[in-house]
Amino acid sequence: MVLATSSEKIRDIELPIIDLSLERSEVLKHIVKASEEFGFFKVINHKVPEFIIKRMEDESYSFFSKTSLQKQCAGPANPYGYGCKNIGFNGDNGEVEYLLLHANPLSISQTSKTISSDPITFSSTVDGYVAEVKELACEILELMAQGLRVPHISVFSKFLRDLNSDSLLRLNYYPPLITNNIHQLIIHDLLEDDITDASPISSDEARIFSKEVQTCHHRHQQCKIGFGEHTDPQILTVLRSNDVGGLQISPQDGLWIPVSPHPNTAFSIFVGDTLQALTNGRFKSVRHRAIVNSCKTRMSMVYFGAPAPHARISCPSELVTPHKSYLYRPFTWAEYKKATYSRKLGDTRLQCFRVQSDNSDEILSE
Ligand SMILES: O=C(O)CCC(=O)C(=O)O
Ligand SMILES: [Fe+2]
Repeated sequence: MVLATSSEKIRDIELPIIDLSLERSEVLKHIVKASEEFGFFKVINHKVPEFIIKRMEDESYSFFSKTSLQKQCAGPANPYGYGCKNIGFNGDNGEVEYLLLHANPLSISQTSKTISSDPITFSSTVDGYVAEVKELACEILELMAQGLRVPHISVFSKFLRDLNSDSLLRLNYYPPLITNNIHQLIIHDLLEDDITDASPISSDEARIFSKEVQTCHHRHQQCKIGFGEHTDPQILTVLRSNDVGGLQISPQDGLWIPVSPHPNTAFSIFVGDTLQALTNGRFKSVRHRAIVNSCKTRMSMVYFGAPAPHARISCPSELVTPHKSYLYRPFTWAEYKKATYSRKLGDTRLQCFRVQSDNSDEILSE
């Protein structure tokens, strides 16, 4: 089981919430600032209808509430389908179950046959949800392009609109901590710490023991990793979760900021590695993770907007200046994906695509 380390700081910092119904010139300023500062923000007053979200959530809950055997029939998650605990191809684990789907309607309809007893309803629900969140992602990417004063506002969104776009939808399900398991973990921790011994204990010792039990309980609730730290490799991530907390972002090494699940009508937006490259490092791909920190089930629905495999990723010339030359060499999404899949979840990959530079001002923390 993966636990968060004790050397890190967790700080409640207010994260940007951007109201998309405000004046466009205001919205784009806020989006650029948040993407530069955090690589993360929430959006409210978006146009995604609540009933589309609710329908997707219901399908999701209904899948994850099946028996383990039934869910296994929809696996493995490679390339698309059900996965449990193992994330990616290189031994990463978390306390998570998930369904990985390609965002392409044809692929969705094929995968749906193993996921649902009513595959037509399942695939039309996923298609409807994907179409809406893709539109939201494109709108945000166009605001970003305009905010960065790039003349063609579709310079980033065109990658998601490409018919061969490699975008994905991942449904993550973090089961609640089960009391028996916690108890075993606590006893295990206490025994490891040599707090117990075989002789009868005094009332003072009993009090200390009880306090230790509470502390351990708290520690396990706080620190059990559902989805280990990583950056998303794609362009833009649009995440919707239920009202249970657990998501954290890390805008700098060792500092973690919890993302509150409120307002619960919001979507969380993450800059991905490819957008960092497309903006010549102006926007930061944000490290994040999900902690299982509640007795309640957490669920997230995550759309990853990605380019087509052969799309060439190179930042627009407007974002290159005499003081900031090209930071990354051009690459294709297929190349980047291969680099991602050959590494561990938490590894940084973008630095392998950096152009060597003598200018130390340009060194970014990746
Ligand atoms: O479930 C979450 O809140 C985070 C999931 C995540 O980061 C991912 O699926 O890439
Ligand atoms: Fe992620």
